[in-house]
Amino acid sequence: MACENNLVVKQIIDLYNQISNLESLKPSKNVDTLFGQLVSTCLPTDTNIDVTEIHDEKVKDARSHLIKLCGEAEGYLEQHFSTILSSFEDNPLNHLHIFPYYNNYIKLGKLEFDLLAQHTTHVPTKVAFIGSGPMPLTSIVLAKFHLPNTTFHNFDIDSHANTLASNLVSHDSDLSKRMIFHTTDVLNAKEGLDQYDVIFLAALVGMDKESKVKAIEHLEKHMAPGAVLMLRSAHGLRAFLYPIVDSCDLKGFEVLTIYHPSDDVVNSVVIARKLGGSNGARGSQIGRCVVMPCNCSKVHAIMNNRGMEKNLIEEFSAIE
Ligand SMILES: C[S@@+](CC[C@H](N)C(=O)[O-])C[C@H]1O[C@@H](n2cnc3c(N)ncnc32)[C@H](O)[C@@H]1O
Repeated sequence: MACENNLVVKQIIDLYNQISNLESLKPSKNVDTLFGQLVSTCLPTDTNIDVTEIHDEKVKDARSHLIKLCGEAEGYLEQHFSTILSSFEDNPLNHLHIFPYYNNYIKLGKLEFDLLAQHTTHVPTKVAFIGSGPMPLTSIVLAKFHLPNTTFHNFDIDSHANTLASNLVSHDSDLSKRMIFHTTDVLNAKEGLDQYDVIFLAALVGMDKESKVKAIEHLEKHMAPGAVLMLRSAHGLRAFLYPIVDSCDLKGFEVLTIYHPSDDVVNSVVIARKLGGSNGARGSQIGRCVVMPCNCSKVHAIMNNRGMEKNLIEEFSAIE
């Protein structure tokens, strides 16, 4: 049955129609309910829905608009809670649990740290997060729980987001020293990008394929050879919420792993290494994606720590 006729896809489009008619996407009971329903409708991973197989133009247009609406709502949600947290008398970082998706970031941060540890031999000293937002939770979670000696440079196009974010960490004796904020569009960030061992690109930077690839190409141009790029992607129904990053979007990189969680961590994680480094990634392939996804990836279904569910992890072996 064509994907667009799938009952769940129809439910998603129905929710999209309600969301796109909202006056505002700022947090409210109605907005929270609709986005809560949307996320839980898109969460199941036991479907064979592949959004790239959807040919109905209306559904394709609805998906690309829905991704943008989700990004806008996520920004408002972060602004809302960052403002509340900064009003606390004591250290706002003691109250992060009031953010509805804080636990998702705890799990996502652990997943990204574990994948990073699998593919790097040394602890990164300097990490950049592109698209950090008013609630730079990825940097905070990694800095607090996984990388206690690493400095995080947070980049956001929105100066208000950076003002809120720096207020959030300013009361923390440790993170106020290790979290630095830069206001710029990623495409204007040039010098200095080669000083980071790891660069994260937020899911919401580049909301469509063209702008995502533009951001990746920019980073490829300015990153140090051998440096690691961590991206967020989406798989199955979750691709109605976030853009997909394919390994072939990563020209000039060696794609190391694409990990599709099956629990409530919504984003898939893509980890890649810029070619030309001393760690084996062949410089001769610069300008091409060293591995192609199709026939060279071995897909391991691994049991996660809750037993029956399976996560999909795609390990790539370079084409000989
Ligand atoms: C809402 S945050 C989500 C990231 C989340 N806080 C985290 O820690 O993983 C995404 C941010 O990306 C920023 N952004 C979008 N496009 C960008 C661009 N081209 N350059 C820099 N930042 C961008 C937005 O302003 C927004 O604040």
